[in-house]
Amino acid sequence: MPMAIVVFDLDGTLIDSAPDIRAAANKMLCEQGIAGLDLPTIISFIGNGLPKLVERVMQRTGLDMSRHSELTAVTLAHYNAATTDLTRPYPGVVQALEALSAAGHVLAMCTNKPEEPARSILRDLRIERFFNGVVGGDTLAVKKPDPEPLLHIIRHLGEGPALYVGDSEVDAETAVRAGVRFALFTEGYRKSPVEAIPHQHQFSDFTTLPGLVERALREEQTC
Ligand SMILES: O=C(O)COP(=O)(O)O
Ligand SMILES: [Mg+2]
Repeated sequence: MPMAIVVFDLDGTLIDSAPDIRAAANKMLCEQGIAGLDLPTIISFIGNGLPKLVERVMQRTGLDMSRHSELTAVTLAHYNAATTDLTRPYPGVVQALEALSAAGHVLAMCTNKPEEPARSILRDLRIERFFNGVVGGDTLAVKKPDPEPLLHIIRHLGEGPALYVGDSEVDAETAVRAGVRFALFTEGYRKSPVEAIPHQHQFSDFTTLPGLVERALREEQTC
């Protein structure tokens, strides 16, 4: 069986990070004298990176958009100060990463979260050792759904069939535009029904991911 390059999204895929993202956004709002937003609203704003999330929060709460850069920096500072107070890996994630690594697959990350908090979360949750590369939303000049961050990390890791594992419409579009096969984790922060999101594979339980990767590799060989 050949080895695969398995690239993971972060928010809503490996980790349930929305509660800490919400806490950071709500601290910023509180400082502006504005009531905080609820978790479903914040989840609906996740996917296109932190600057976009702050833009959506500001639009929803009527803040002056000329302050976007300032309030993005404020929110990021709050977030960097507490990235894993409430954030945990989804059940089975650590075991799946262990099994995939042990099988010889090369693992990496392509997230729209800024690179610094993405790396500190991997360290705090003690899963950094599994990742051979991390591309964040601010690593390159472009972010997902532009295909370049995903193609960049795959090029960096060398040859081999590649699979992108993510939870969102943005991830699916990125994979389509990059020409990379996509496995959709259905329990993250997607906004549309599973059928409306282009994917080659889907799963709801991380304990099934190592088997899914083996099947995906076999399919790739026969096509
Ligand atoms: O930061 C975001 O908006 C989304 O992050 P993700 O790409 O890891 O899902
Ligand atoms: Mg995601």
